[in-house]
Amino acid sequence: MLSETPDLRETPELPENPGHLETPGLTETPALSEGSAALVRATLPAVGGALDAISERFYARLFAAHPELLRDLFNRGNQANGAQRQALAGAIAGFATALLDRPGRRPDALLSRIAHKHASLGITRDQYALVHTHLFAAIAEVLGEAVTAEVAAAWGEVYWLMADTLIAAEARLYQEARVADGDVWRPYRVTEVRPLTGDAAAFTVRPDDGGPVPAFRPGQYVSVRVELPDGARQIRQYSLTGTAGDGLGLHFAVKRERGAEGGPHGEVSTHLHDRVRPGDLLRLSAPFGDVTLDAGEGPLLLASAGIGCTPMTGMLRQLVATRSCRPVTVLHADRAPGTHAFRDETAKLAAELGTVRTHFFYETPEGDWPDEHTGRADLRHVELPEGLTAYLCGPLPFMRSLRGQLLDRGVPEERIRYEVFGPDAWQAGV
Ligand SMILES: NC(=O)C1=CN([C@@H]2O[C@H](COP(=O)(O)OP(=O)(O)OC[C@H]3O[C@@H](n4cnc5c(N)ncnc54)[C@H](O)[C@@H]3O)[C@@H](O)[C@H]2O)C=CC1
Repeated sequence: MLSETPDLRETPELPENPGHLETPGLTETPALSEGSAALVRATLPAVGGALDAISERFYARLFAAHPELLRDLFNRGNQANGAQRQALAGAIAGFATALLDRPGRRPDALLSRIAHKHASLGITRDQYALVHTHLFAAIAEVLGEAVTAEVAAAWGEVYWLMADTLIAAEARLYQEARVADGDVWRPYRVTEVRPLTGDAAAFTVRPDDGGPVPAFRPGQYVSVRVELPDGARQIRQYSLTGTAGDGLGLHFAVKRERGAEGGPHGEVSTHLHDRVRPGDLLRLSAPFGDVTLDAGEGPLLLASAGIGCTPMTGMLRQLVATRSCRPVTVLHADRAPGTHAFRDETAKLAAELGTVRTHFFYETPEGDWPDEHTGRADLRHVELPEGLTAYLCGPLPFMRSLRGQLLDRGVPEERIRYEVFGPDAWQAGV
């Protein structure tokens, strides 16, 4: 639902990504009626200031009425640590502000990312009405009498502008994936689990329903649904890294999510690593995701850090498979060579492509490693050809740092594209 994946590009810090304009379904320009715009503008500070409390009450109400949603749809870890709450607040504030400040201009990037994530979760249109009921009850509960019928109606208009646009976009995505609305799940059998590093493993899975392997664009992800020991069915997204050599399977890679500062480990990544073995069944969604390799011929920068290398691996494989002549710069930053997943594959694919320069940065390198590639990613010694399109994926501070360096070097912001894993903290300003 619309809380699941807010976007960060509507912040001044991270502008829109024009690559998302192609998303199907985003063809209508939502516009707020004049009366509602005035009311939303007047109440934005009050609503904005209370968004965290509203989000908290919203989820409490929603999960009290529908505990199965917390068990089987939402990420329980992100509910527990508050990340989802902050993300929802950021999404609502971002959308309302965009409608007021830039009427007539759709916040496409925000909506596109959410629509793809929703589609990968199998969200259906009836769930928007459910969210509306509990969200508006939460707003009334937190803000009390300040929420007159007119104010509620004006914010209702904001909500339905966003929801209707998302519903239309998601319907188109389901159509493209050739599935009925929300019916995205298929059973897959695990055929191989291959350790990549101490913390990361590559999974190969095959459809178990007799159907073909789905087509996907490099950079796209699938949702993976697992049943945990307590019976909960939890879902996470993982980038596809390729199709199995025999064409009968898909590859994705998973890093163990270690709890920050002694916090709980990621439930799904831990389960996948510790319990899932060849022969086991998983449920996978159809592939979705809007940060995909463009079809152009221009130079590329594929820049990743940590487990952010997964979509880049899929892109590199595609470039090799299509015998691309595009000049490609591969940049990867990691803690050490031993924590760098797909290190050897990346070097091999780069050599096969022949038009690739690689820059691996390690905070703790081994042996005789050049100083300029020691530490965090730094573009000072990286050549950036004219007309470059940059793809970024890694921890948020890494992407912020790279984006800043690229802008300083004159790369236009519309040529900088990036993938965010998990609830997006940038939008919420954290
Ligand atoms: N696109 C996304 O949203 C992604 C998010 N993540 C999230 O980030 C977290 C850590 O991911 P890991 O793979 O364990 O990465 P990590 O913590 O091992 O870091 C990998 C590399 O990122 C770079 N980096 C980290 N912090 C930086 C900073 N402040 N400035 C510049 N560079 C920095 C460093 O070179 C570091 O070696 C996880 O919670 C993961 O879910 C990871 C990959 C992609």
